[in-house]
Amino acid sequence: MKVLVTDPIADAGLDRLREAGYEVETAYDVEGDALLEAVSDANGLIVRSGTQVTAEVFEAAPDLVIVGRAGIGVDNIDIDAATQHGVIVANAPEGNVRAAAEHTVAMGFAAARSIPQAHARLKDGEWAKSDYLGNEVNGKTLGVVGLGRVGQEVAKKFSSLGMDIVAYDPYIGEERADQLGAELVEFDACLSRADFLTVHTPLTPETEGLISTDELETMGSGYLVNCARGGVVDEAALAEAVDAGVIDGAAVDVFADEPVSPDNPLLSVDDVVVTPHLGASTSAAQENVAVSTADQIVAAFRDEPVINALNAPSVDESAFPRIQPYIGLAETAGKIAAQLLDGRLGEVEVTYTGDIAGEDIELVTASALKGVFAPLEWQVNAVNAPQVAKERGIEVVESKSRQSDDFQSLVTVTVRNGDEEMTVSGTLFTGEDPRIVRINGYRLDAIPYGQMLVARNYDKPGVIGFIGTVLGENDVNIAGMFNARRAKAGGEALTVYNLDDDVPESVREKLLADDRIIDVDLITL
Ligand SMILES: NC(=O)c1ccc[n+]([C@@H]2O[C@H](COP(=O)([O-])OP(=O)(O)OC[C@H]3O[C@@H](n4cnc5c(N)ncnc54)[C@H](O)[C@@H]3O)[C@@H](O)[C@H]2O)c1
Ligand SMILES: O=C(O)[C@H](O)COP(=O)(O)O
Repeated sequence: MKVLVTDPIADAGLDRLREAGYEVETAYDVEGDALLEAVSDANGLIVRSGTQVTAEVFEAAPDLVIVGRAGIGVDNIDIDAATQHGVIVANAPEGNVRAAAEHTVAMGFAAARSIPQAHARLKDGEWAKSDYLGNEVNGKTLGVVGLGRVGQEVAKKFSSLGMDIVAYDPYIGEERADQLGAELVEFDACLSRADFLTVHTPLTPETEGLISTDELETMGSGYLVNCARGGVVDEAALAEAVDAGVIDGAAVDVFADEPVSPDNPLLSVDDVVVTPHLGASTSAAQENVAVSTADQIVAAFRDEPVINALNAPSVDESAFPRIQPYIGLAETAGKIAAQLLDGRLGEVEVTYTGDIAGEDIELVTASALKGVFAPLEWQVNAVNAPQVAKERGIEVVESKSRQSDDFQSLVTVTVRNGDEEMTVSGTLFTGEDPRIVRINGYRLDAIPYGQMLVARNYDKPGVIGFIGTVLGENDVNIAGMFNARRAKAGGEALTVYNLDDDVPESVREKLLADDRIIDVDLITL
């Protein structure tokens, strides 16, 4: 497996990947065709904010399994395109929170005390003491827009410096805000009450341009700090507001286009302090996010849960060992059901009975769908299976019942084409050996692997012998078989054969020509 790394990350992350036995290629600052070329044989891609991971990148990377973002913001990654291509996107949401919060505090002070401006003049030999009269934070109000991980950490730090906290975040509970001593208020109140306003939302269509001319006028005075994402604050409007004295100053770490162009209006306003996206740039933060991202790449390559996946069914790490064996079982049941169904697939139902019904089974259902779609040769995995179903108009139903009469846990996949349905149930013997125990009401004990033949026939003497003879005459060796019948002798029966060899179509036709045989399906697992 090969991992391409296109933005600099800490050596600890690269070492972790190499220790796991993967090839690591670093190609910092590649873009355009060079990026498409570099990613063409990669199985993993690690980026920070410097690489635009567009739909084109996914098209150019047929073997890509995961994109790891060594940091928080994923606005540079086309997650919808990733999902379409079945690629996991995972970030490292914890590792740089403290670094970002500390930088925000530093930027607030830098703006309020004009530290960079005074520093530059002193370095030029000028003692400009009387030009600077700053503002304290003690006793003032901090307005936080976006009270998530970084916003909360910033609120705590400024609160300990004597500030009152008001916050605007429509998605956070009153209780959490109370714990932080923050007053949740409406957006306009947050703007107008803040002496310092700090922004900590992601960049989304909803937050793009959230703070512009009108909002800066509502602030009326004070300082604005943006260490979240460029684009959330309109840069031209902010430059104009500071220049015109609508607000006292600003501190900006992030820009709509990075690296920032020399004619960006914020660079020419003296009371705007700027840094080149340094919020996460501490050695501790970089080590944290690099190792966390490498761990997620390793997990994805080993088919283990990727805990910070943003577009794949999530599963709790502690619950994973309990559901892991059912992932393969559900996929197998899905594959068998789909191969036994004739006609166009219209609906898939996955039913969980017994202990498994008490687990978080999102990933198991996605695996069942992957199995159902596998014979159709769509490029499907557990990441994109639910979306593929939606796009193709295939209804997916999931149901659970803790009560089970026969088995400790049973996973049943039913596929329907309108008139017809096919139901396949599987369980795990001794917690790990997969068995198919029901096919459309027939009770079985079939071991699912390799090539299988499923015959429906009238339960008459000699039928099984006939099937065995035809297969034997054509050099198809039977490795195992299980026969089941519905009710009494003479009715319909179903036999599942495990085979060592492929069955040519001519052999299937020979079997079907016998009027004791109703149907013959060949299954490949
Ligand atoms: N400058 C840096 O180097 C640096 C470092 C770390 C994080 N960041 C950025 O900081 C931002 C916040 O990161 P985080 O880890 O706290 O994210 P988070 O997801 O934990 O928090 C974001 C918060 O914003 C809120 N939010 C979303 N839309 C909103 C809206 N329209 N109005 C108000 N609130 C809204 C969410 O409810 C959430 O509570 C991200 O954009 C991230 O990329 C920058
Ligand atoms: O979203 C983030 O994690 C920060 O903005 C850091 O970005 P960077 O990894 O490009 O420094």
